[in-house]
Amino acid sequence: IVNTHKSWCACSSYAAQWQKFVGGVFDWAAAIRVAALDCAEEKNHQVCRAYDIHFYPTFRYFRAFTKEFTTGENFKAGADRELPTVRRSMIDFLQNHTEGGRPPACPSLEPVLRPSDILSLFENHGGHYVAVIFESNSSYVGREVILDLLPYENVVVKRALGSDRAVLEKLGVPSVPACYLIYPNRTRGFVNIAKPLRSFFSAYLKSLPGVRKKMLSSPEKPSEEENVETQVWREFDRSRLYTADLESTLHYLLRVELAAHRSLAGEELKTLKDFITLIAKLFPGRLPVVKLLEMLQEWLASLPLDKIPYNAVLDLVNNKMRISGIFLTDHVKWVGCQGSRPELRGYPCGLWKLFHTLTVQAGARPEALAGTGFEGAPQAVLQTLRRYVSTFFGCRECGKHFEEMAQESLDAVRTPDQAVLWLWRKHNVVNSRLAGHPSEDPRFPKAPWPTPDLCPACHEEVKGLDSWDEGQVLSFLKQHYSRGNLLDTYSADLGGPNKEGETGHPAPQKSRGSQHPGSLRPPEALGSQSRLLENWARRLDIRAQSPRGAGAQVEPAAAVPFLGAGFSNLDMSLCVLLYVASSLFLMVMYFFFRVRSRRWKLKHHSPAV
Ligand SMILES: Cc1cc2nc3c(=O)[nH]c(=O)nc-3n(C[C@H](O)[C@H](O)[C@H](O)COP(=O)(O)OP(=O)(O)OC[C@H]3O[C@@H](n4cnc5c(N)ncnc54)[C@H](O)[C@@H]3O)c2cc1C
Repeated sequence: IVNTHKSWCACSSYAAQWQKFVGGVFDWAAAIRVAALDCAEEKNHQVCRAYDIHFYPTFRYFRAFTKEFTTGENFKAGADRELPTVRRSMIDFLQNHTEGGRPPACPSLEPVLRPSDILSLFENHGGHYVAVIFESNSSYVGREVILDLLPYENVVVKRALGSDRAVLEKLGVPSVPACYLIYPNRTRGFVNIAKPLRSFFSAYLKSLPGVRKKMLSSPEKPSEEENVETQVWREFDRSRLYTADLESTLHYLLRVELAAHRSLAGEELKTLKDFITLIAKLFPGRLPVVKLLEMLQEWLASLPLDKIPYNAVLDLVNNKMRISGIFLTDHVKWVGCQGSRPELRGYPCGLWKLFHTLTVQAGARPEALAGTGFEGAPQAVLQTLRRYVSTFFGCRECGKHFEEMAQESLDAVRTPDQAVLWLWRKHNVVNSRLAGHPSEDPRFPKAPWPTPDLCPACHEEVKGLDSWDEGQVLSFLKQHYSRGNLLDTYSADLGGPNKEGETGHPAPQKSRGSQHPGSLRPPEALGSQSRLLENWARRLDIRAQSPRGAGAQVEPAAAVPFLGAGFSNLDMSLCVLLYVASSLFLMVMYFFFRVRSRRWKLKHHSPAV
């Protein structure tokens, strides 16, 4: 099985090659099956997480007859993996199977070594063709042709090493690789093929009279129609920024991209903490989302642990503790980041928008970063984004390119304005690189941005050449990525009175971790890690009642107004308990004294006295 990534970015061009590649090994299915899984698709998230897939493309191999759960063997995975190399790795993998574990339909891929064995192949009594591919030791052609002819009948393919010159001369084989064919009527001879390539050998053998495909059930191809999502186009204004895009990005980032990691420790955890601090302080969106981010940041900052299970973060993001007034949509709804096809744009577009928003906000509201350690450090935002991209961004190739750009020039950034412009410039470098690339959405061609229609003042001509007025670009970016340019149209309903166009109403509580149909995690997965969260929430509950505590930001669950004070459910339960206990105590005392006084009366009014 191979896990890859066919959605956005550079990997989409890889996906096109991948389709070709799969077509090229489809006939090998009886020996080795290939499957592709798009880990950018939310519906595949559970599987990708279980198999620990963080980057794309990732290649995993699973041995035949494996009964125990395994995450497979990583075969030199990497984004720059050449597909012919993958094909060879598949062959090596097949050859490395122990004899007992080899799939029964997989023929021997070992070469016939001894000249006597080669000659014995000519005693062909089977009434079928026998093709012998002579090749060098390092060649894969013979093995590829053997596998290509696997589903064909009336032909058997063997490979032999062409190191024995005497045998080759005897058979009239001039060079290797070459094909020597024994016909069903026992005549035999060297086959003159135009080019000594796998495709030529395979095509020739498949075209021999009487050679035809066996009537086997081949692996089912998923119906294209089943996979087509009906998409409704959302009209939008390119000059505006949409809350729905930013929130969808946060949802995907927190519940899908980061959730691919079972636990986080060391540098990864530090990167997560810094990144969450940035978005908690600078995200300009709706209040319930900001509250959720602030709570997450506070929780991460308060953790004494140097390793955390990511499920604990998810519990908080899913508001498992039912803390009121926090909310983050649990599905993506792209607006300004819509693609003309589902696999185009979306998350990487949203991530760019989020990054630009953060650099602009850091310049516009420097006081927001006070006390975070980022204050007065103009590179801090970019450095944190850089670490996020190289540590967590699923597109490994993008991470590599971004890192190269950062190494080149990020150190020269000295002010928040320069940080805004640096990211703009680098994004345009990526745009130019990707122009005409398969990942380009024809409806949104890659071009230097902002285009003249968006910002006429940004463009000028110097000595007949197009150039930027960077002062104007900076003003444009500051306006475009400002809070004031955010539109809530199409944003997820917060469940309260909030309607399109309004900002920031707390949502009613809802346990999404356990009940929501769109929840990414089954309820049973909310296990021991929730203790981390409970402890913290208990602290939060206590602090929420102190006038200066977290209550300023987060309300404890289901607070009940009573005599003008906010009592939590816990407070009310304790009151009832105390009330019942004191009533019982009073009743016991009453009966005790009553019995005692009766006894006393009996004693003192006895007729004997
Ligand atoms: C950090 C990062 C690095 C990436 N590196 C690669 C890579 O190396 N190879 C690859 O194939 N894909 C890469 N991608 C993905 C790629 O850049 C696009 O995001 C993807 O192809 C979707 O393109 P898009 O048309 O939605 O526009 P995007 O390029 O995603 O832009 C999103 C929106 O940002 C605005 N915008 C465009 N340009 C600028 C600018 N210069 N400054 C400010 N705002 C702008 C526009 O409103 C645009 O619609 C990367 C993505 C990210 C987040």
